[in-house]
Amino acid sequence: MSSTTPDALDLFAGEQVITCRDDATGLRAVIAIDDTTLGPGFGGVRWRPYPSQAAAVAEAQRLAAAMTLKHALADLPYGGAKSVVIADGPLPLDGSPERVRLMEAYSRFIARTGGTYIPGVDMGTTMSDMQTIRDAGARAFCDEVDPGPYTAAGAYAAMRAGVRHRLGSGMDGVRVLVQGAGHVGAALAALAAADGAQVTVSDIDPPRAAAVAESVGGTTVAPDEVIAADCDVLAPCAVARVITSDNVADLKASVVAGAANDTLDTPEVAQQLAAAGVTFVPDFMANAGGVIQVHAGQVGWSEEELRDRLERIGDRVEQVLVGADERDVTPVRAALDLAAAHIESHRR
Ligand SMILES: NC(=O)c1ccc[n+]([C@@H]2O[C@H](COP(=O)([O-])OP(=O)(O)OC[C@H]3O[C@@H](n4cnc5c(N)ncnc54)[C@H](O)[C@@H]3O)[C@@H](O)[C@H]2O)c1
Repeated sequence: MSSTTPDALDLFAGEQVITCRDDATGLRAVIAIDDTTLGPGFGGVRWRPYPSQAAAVAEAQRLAAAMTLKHALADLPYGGAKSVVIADGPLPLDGSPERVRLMEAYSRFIARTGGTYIPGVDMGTTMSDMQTIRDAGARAFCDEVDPGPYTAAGAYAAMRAGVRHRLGSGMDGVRVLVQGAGHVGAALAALAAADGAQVTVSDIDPPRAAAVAESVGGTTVAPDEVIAADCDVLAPCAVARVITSDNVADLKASVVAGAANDTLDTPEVAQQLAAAGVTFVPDFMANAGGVIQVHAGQVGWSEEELRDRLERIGDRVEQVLVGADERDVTPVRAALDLAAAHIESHRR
């Protein structure tokens, strides 16, 4: 498993890094395969601009390493991988001929990995992109079902476990602030509200925040007031690295549990949160619902079995939080150790 940060590029942090260049379509992409001990590397395709090639490689590696952890802790037979497509301007519209040709070209590169890399959706890519990749010959996941609601269901199981552990209560009356009212955040807000939580929503798109807040009988808060807002639970469901050494002291929440990847700016923030008495539910545990749903589709689990597996995210979170307390380490450390032990036990 790698521990790459964007500031320190290490091309050998994981098993493999593949760069892809196609001059006919302008495709520039990076596939990072972090660890295939548990199975083929599965991870989404992120499509966005990058300040440099190094930044694109580092992000692919970092996200791939998180997928290794996510699959290990969710007991799924996949390794960790991720890829990025470097955008050099606004993305072509979904379904446009330009976009289809680019994804077809990308499919040919993915096929060359011989099934070691299986793509799915991530920021910037869609189910129809995965259909294009699949139809052009490579294996692809997330081509038929939006994983968002399943990610939300898993994140909610994780949140409930965090609240039970830290506050000793259920969700009734608990003040939950959801940052990001998108696919996952909106569904998570609805689940919490249905259990009696008082929900506040924030989004850089104010009408979207207002619509979700209204639908759950909640309120809104401005994006720049999220960290210091009065709440019991902060659920980051938007961008990465929202909790930093500089703002950790401003947090009012006693539990941080959400779906956004890479919530903590640096590893040190996990210790700072613990020192401040804030229970941090590792994001790579909380946001595994989407990959669990993908696997359910592959192996044909019933809806009941799928729901049961999503609920088990909460059991695993509880196990990690108790273990962290017993060993006097952070939940992130406890989760990393559990994942490493799981992967080691599967090493051939
Ligand atoms: N969709 C999934 O199944 C899934 C799975 C695992 C992890 N995640 C992670 O969860 C997060 C949310 O995913 P999603 O699918 O809901 O994305 P989305 O694009 O549907 O929604 C994200 C929302 O966040 C808002 N936003 C962006 N920047 C913001 C900011 N600074 N403050 C407040 N709001 C902001 C956007 O306007 C948008 O409404 C992402 O970090 C994603 O990587 C998603």
